[in-house]
Amino acid sequence: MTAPVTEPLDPLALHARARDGDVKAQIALSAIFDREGRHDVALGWLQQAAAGGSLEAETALGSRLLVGRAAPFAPAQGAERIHRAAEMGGVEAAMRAAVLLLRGLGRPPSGDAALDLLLSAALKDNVDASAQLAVLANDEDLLARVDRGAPLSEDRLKRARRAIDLPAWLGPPTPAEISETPRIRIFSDFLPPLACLWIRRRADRKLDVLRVYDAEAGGVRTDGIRTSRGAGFGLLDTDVVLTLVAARMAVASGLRLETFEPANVLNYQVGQQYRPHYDYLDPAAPALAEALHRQGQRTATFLAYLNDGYAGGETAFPRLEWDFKAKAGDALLFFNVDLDGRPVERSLHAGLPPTDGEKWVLSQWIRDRAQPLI
Ligand SMILES: O=C(O)CCC(=O)C(=O)O
Ligand SMILES: [Fe+2]
Repeated sequence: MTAPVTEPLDPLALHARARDGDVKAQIALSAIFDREGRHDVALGWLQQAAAGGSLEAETALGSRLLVGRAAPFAPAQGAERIHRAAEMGGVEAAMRAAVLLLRGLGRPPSGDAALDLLLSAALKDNVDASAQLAVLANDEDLLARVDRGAPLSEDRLKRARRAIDLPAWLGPPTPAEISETPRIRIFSDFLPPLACLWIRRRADRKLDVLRVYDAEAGGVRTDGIRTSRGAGFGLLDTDVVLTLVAARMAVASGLRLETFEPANVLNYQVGQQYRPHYDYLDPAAPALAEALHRQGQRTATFLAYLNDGYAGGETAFPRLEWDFKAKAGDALLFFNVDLDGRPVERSLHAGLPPTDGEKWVLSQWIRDRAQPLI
């Protein structure tokens, strides 16, 4: 056993302990180098700590390599390290590995194995894991217990795990066809109420201003066209619930999960809106050529509506003279391009401003090719 390191600590002493193989000191030193922007040195110490048996370091290292965040982009190695740490009993690693399993990264895809890992984390008192089990089982009573900090018996958590109906989550929902040009489909009751609540909660903590592509200057920028706030969920921010929702969208749309961008949760307060726009990247705009070449076209948009109780806030298609006012849990899928991949101008749409209350929506943009892991 090594003594815990409490900062501030003399850097020289810390360094000496790290060199002696003290993994806690190695992790602390790694954090210091990260703060100084010396990520390569930080990574070296993290690597040593991982080699010394720290599951925390193995998980952190794996996560960084997975998406190339302050580290080389080495997704296969990153995924392998996360899976290994999970198999050795790491709780953080189990939560990450569960997401990877749902996406078939580093191991063959398995929803059941993912849920078993979530259960293992819950059984080790991980509150987030217990809450997600409750959400996926649509078990309000269990979620209330988790929220109160009430004790959770092993039996109660195992029951929730068994109650999760994976075939229902991943079975194809029935669409209602709205339009052929563009192709538009509605899925009523696409998400259960607790999933809607969970996604709103997760996003609430990290809402920020949103950006749009700049068709003149290239890159992205903030713009009055989009005044709602939002939160993005990359591979390191997402969780089992959000990933299962994405998997359900993949089944419903017939489009591959690898082609999904990181999901965005949008929040519109009274008066906030997303003015009429296209989700496709205009192939005629030279400033977008590079983004189009690198990441491909935005083929489709999948919106899942997360709450009721607001006035206004429809998703409007002005060229179709059609507005969609959803109930909580409903979803809308529309294609921004035709079957040959050509932009469809009739897909012009807007998120109208709520006139009373706030609107929450999960917005999933889908491309025509696999997306980089970010
Ligand atoms: O909020 C809405 O109804 C529309 C959102 C939207 O257009 C988008 O996310 O691309
Ligand atoms: Fe849009």
